[in-house]
Amino acid sequence: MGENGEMSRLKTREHGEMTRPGAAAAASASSSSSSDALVKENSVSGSIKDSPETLDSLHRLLEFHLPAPVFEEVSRLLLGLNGGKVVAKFPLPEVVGGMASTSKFDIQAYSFTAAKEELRPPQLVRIGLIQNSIVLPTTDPLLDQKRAIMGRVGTIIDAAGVAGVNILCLQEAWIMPFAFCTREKSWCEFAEVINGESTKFLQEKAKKYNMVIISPILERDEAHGSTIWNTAIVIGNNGNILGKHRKNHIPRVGDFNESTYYMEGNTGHPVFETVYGKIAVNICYGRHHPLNWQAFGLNGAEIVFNPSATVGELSEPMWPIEARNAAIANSYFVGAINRVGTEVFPRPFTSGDGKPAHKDFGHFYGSSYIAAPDSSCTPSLSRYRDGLLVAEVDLNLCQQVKDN
Ligand SMILES: NC(=O)NCCC(=O)O
Repeated sequence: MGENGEMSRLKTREHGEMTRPGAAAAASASSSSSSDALVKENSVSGSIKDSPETLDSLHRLLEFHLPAPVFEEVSRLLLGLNGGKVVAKFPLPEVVGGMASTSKFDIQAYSFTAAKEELRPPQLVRIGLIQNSIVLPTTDPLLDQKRAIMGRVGTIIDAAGVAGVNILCLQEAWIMPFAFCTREKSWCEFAEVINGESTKFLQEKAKKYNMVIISPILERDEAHGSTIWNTAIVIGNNGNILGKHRKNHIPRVGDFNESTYYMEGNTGHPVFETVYGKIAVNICYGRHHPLNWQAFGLNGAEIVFNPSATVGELSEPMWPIEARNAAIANSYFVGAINRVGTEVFPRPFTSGDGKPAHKDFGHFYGSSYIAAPDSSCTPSLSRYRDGLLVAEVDLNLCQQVKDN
């Protein structure tokens, strides 16, 4: 029961109006039975693990269950403070919210501030991250699978364009299922040359929205023996190709059998000078290796993106820590992106670890977020749904943190 005797309610974009169980716990016995049922359904002792609604994100779970003043304090402790305040929500044009609800993807937007300086103007940049699931079953023709993902992600890119995003990063190997668990060679067909179909598609979007786009794909280097790499292509805001970075550390752990397909990259730790700032890409497994993060920082990066594909009990507790720690340790912004969903493959596979043969990799838990050098960070996107995360940042914060 709230102070004014009414059941406390909160609104969320996706779920509409919901009863807040934390407040409902104190409600009188006269509460409606439907509220009681909802409380029970979402209670920790209930089937919480099976409930995408409550475990959609840690932040939403807390918002749903805690009384508002407690949630505010918890947010402060969990997400830190930027300019003395929890990272503020950033208002996007209404039409962007409409695009998200029509096309059913999570959308969240925040802004990070920096102190006003006397000698430098603010360096405001709008960063966007897209996380997505595959669209068609892995048994469908490969070209159909790829084009369906491109169509879906294209819709979300359009929303990012309307939201005024300047630099957008997609997830690791975004045009395909993360099929490297299978060790089957047929998935190599998804590999594209640097100026292949997906690059051409994104070059048009980059030009249309004056946007830098980072496109992590499976690369086939036709000029050098058709070698395959795990590569992020950096497309400039004029649709030009600024360069590429190849994944530095390749996992051979659990079902991440990636070294069957490609080996450690040979591009070092490049930083790309875009019109919006200096950016770098630390692809997925590279986030466990602090020297990667440090090298990008020493080479001058102001924003480092970490496009990923990760699952599992070991990975998820580390996820909110590693990219955030990198932002703190190296005085730059980090955008961490993970794919979403459970991808099932046609034939069972094993990974030499004694586990029974299985057909899926486990759940890719999404949860993309943006972390700032002052230790503050955004809440994460959904653990289940495609999403677009937008943050307006002032790059002056990087130097200010170093000076401090
Ligand atoms: N894609 C990838 O490198 N995954 C490795 C697992 C992890 O880093 O959590």
